[in-house]
Amino acid sequence: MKAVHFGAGNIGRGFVGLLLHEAGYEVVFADVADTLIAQLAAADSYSVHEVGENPAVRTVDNFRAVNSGTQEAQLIEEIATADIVTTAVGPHILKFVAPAIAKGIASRAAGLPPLQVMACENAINATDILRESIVSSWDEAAGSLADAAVFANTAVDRIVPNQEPGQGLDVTVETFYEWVIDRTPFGGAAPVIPGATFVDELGPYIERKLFTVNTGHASAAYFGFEAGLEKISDAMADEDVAADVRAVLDETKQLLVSKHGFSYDEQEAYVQKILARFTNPHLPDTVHRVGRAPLRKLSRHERFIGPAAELAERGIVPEALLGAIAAALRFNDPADAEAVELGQILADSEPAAATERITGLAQDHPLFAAVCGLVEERKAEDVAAPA
Ligand SMILES: NC(=O)c1ccc[n+]([C@@H]2O[C@H](COP(=O)([O-])OP(=O)(O)OC[C@H]3O[C@@H](n4cnc5c(N)ncnc54)[C@H](O)[C@@H]3O)[C@@H](O)[C@H]2O)c1
Ligand SMILES: O=P(O)(O)OC[C@@H](O)[C@@H](O)[C@H](O)[C@H](O)CO
Repeated sequence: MKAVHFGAGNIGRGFVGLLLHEAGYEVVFADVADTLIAQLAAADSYSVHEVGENPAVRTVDNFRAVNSGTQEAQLIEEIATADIVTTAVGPHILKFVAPAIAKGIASRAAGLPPLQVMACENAINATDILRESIVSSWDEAAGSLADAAVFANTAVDRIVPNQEPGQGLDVTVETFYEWVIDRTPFGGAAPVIPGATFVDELGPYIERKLFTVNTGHASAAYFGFEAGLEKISDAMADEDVAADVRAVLDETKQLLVSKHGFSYDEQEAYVQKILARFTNPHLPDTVHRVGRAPLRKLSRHERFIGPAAELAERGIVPEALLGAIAAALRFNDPADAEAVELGQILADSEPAAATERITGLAQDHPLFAAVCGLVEERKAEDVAAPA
């Protein structure tokens, strides 16, 4: 059994690659980072260090590596003969990996079972996003895409920080993990991945993960950044930050319980577990990594505006989420390209235009005025800031 996995970064090596390896797949890592691919090609194995409660070390071997930027023919051949393709490259990168996947699917020999494609990104229905890009570059002469590939959405959860320099290919991760996969597209032929959970209705799980783990995590990052803190565990040790994060998760809990029918107690236990994960002092995770790409995180269906908009539509003012959105607007990390772009939008546009551009909210949406007020305040701060 062979899996081609795009993105040999933190979650690629520390989670998806590990679980596929443990399921018995030979893993072919595809990435555009030359040094990383050279390291993987030269190595026989790497270690995944699980830190926190019940720490453990797992070894991943039986992998190969291909440079998806420079070795297209080899990549297509690998995909043509694979059982599974997974990605962990970032939602905005999916469109760039899609053409090679389309060519690989088109090159499969007749009689092979359909290629099983799963995007493992923090985004609602990331595999659907990937499939749309594959459809756009699909060559109709190759026959029916639906006959040659099956696409399943997934929700992936494991905190994998940026790795310390000098660690080579080894990855430090938390002990917790969850990979939930939509079973329905496989029609009885789902892959056997012992570390994954297959469900018939994935939607509630994806939203619960994104609007609890990622909303809470990003809130800790932005409040922590405002407080001048570096590590997520230090941010969570700050009483004010922890209280603000907790208040945000109370609001998303209210939405998730009423929208998806999770019981109040079940959702509270989920929140408690996640708050404990954020405090893990053994994870060298930073507000910079977790807060990365604020424009993506502030977009319409993402972890802040998504739940806040739905609460506002239900007549609830999401005060705590608005506080986190205000903190996100202040994430002016000069090393983050999206944070720099956010600053530029705030500087160059009128509040209403900036709000529309950053959040995708329509001006007549019940959340718009409140967010626009925050944008206005943020702009005023910049004007007032000393040069
Ligand atoms: N790190 C986590 O805790 C975590 C947990 C769950 C989900 N995720 C999601 O997983 C995805 C990856 O996150 P990460 O933390 O591993 O990031 P990362 O930056 O560590 O890894 C991304 C990898 O993708 C590679 N890449 C970029 N463009 C590419 C391309 N065109 N083709 C092939 N490879 C390409 C990069 O070189 C990098 O190695 C994101 O969607 C993220 O939201 C991350
Ligand atoms: O990967 P992002 O940028 O969408 O979000 C940053 C973190 O919140 C995220 O990577 C978490 O560590 C992960 O989603 C935990 O499962």
